[in-house]
Amino acid sequence: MAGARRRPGRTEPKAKQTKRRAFPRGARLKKLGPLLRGQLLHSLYAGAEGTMQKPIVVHTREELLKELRALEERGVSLALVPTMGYLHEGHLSLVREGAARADRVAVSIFVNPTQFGPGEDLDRYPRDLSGDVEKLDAAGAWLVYAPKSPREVYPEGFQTWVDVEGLSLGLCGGKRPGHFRGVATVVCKLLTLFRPKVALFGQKDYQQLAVIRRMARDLDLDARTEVVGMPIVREPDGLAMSSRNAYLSADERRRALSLHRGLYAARALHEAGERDPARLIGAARDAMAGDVDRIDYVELVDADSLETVERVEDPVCLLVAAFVGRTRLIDNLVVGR
Ligand SMILES: Nc1ncnc2c1ncn2[C@@H]1O[C@H](COP(=O)(O)OP(=O)(O)OP(=O)(O)O)[C@@H](O)[C@H]1O
Ligand SMILES: CC(C)(CO)[C@@H](O)C(=O)[O-]
Ligand code: BAL
Repeated sequence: MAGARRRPGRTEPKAKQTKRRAFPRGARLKKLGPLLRGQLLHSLYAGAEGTMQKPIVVHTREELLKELRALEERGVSLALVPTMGYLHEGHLSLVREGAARADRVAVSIFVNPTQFGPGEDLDRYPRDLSGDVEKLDAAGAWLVYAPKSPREVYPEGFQTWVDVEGLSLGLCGGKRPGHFRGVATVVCKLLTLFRPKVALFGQKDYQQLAVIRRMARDLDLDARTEVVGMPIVREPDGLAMSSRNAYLSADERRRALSLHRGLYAARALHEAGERDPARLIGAARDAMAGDVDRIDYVELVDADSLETVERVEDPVCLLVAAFVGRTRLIDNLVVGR
């Protein structure tokens, strides 16, 4: 789903260039990996200013709008990476791609209460704002928007919600009623506030990405913002990176790998010619049995519409959600694309 890469940023008119923008844009930068390029660009423009520039951290809508207006006046383009914080390489891959597609990258860090159901992990969700800002500094982010309380995002009297109807019904939406209403609402607010050129999301949250794409199309947010999906970043052994991995004990961490094993067992069967969804799902379930404590779902759906399929013909996505101990993990794999 990730689109084609392009040169980092576009050139601003000379008169409008700020010191912060004064880094070379040679085509050779393109040949560096995204990690090196992010770090190089960051240290170059920091060096040009004589000091190491940390990302600007703002907590309120007013502070944010002030920074955004200043940026807009200078014609500087923006990439937005919405997150719930406790950042890892998955998040940072989105930041680096954002830096390759726009002049500046902003990251929102907000544990959004409206997407958590009763009894879920809202209260214990891991948080580490200062650690996150350090990581974003190294990745070359320009600004961090970290509302201090839900009231900042949902002011007194709030009563407007975004519901993406069909796509939100099954999979995680079925197991977490109201989850995607919370996600779509907060992402709609973020896209409206930031008005970025691109907004980047991970394919680890495959259904979320589909819901956000649909919302952007339906509400014309895509007239201004391109929604970009990015590949899943995994640990060396294959476990999908997730902030919730921090909950896992050593034994749970070992057992959590069975989600990845399940997906790849199904893919191996597909490669051997199997086209019956029930058998592919069965292979994934068998590979997870004994290691996960509860399977929430294993489903095989059309990779674009997310509708269930009778037989695997076009590209499909196999999605799993399972509890290891008290931790609910998700993962997925696109097959046949
Ligand atoms: N392993 C990953 N690879 C690529 N993108 C990721 C990965 N993990 C998260 N993202 C993306 O980062 C963005 C912010 O996600 P979020 O802050 O919820 O992180 P998370 O690790 O998915 O957390 P959680 O454990 O709550 O699921 C989302 O677009 C998400 O899809
Ligand atoms: C997109 C998001 C930041 C909305 O709160 C969240 O669902 C997430 O981190 O994936
Ligand atoms: N990355 C998805 C956020 C959530 O599970 O609420």
